[in-house]
Amino acid sequence: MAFWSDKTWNDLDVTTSPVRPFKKKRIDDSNYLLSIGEEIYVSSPDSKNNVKKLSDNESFSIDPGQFAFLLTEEEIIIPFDKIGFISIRASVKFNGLVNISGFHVDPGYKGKLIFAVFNAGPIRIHLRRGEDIFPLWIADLDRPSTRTEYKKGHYNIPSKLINQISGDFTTAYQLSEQIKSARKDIDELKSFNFYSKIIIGLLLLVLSPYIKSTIDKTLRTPEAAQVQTKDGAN
Ligand SMILES: O=c1ccn([C@H]2C[C@H](O)[C@@H](COP(=O)(O)OP(=O)(O)OP(=O)(O)O)O2)c(=O)[nH]1
Repeated sequence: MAFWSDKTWNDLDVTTSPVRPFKKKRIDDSNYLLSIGEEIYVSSPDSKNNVKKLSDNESFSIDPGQFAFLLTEEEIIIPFDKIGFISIRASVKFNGLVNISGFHVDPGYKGKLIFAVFNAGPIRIHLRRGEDIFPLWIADLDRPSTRTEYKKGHYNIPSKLINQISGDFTTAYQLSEQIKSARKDIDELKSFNFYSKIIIGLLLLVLSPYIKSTIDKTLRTPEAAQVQTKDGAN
């Protein structure tokens, strides 16, 4: 098995290339850099689980703990005697974006690719349509695959894929955000409790002479005196 060199990639033309559309400037050493296409899905507990259509160069972001499906711009047509290998550029991976879907493209595959990715890093990752972040390597097989028909690939992100993973989920990041917010509520309650004790204490201090005189007056009323006399007679 030999991997295609940049010379082999460069000798291809738009009609023989396994990548369509084919732009030679996307050849990067011995791989071809595929780009983010027009459909994406980014998970979110409050999202409507809809695939988002991107216009040219439109940007989007994936927060820490978010999961996403990204469809490539390019259609891939792998000959029966070749196999493809796919990944994400290291510079993007260093920010924490990991590819959690497969890493090969079958001989005879025809269609776009869907990357399932996860932001495992601590920062929001900004991406845009047309960004070339998916390297594709092609290798020759020692013999052609036994397959005789092309394998129908993806041309969009199927709603079935999204329905399978949708629902009320909580990532570690969202959990940490919820803990932060609960902590803030507790701190607010604690300071409310502290200040209400001080206010009640001050009120008692200010009102205590008045309360004392009211009690004294009540005890000195004729009814109170009568009660006291009766008590004395008994
Ligand atoms: O991240 C990936 C990995 C693969 N593929 C495409 C190319 C590959 O040829 C096809 C099928 O992949 P794989 O054989 O790994 O998946 P499977 O679950 O075994 O599907 P199938 O039963 O269609 O072979 O899906 C993607 O779009 N994204």
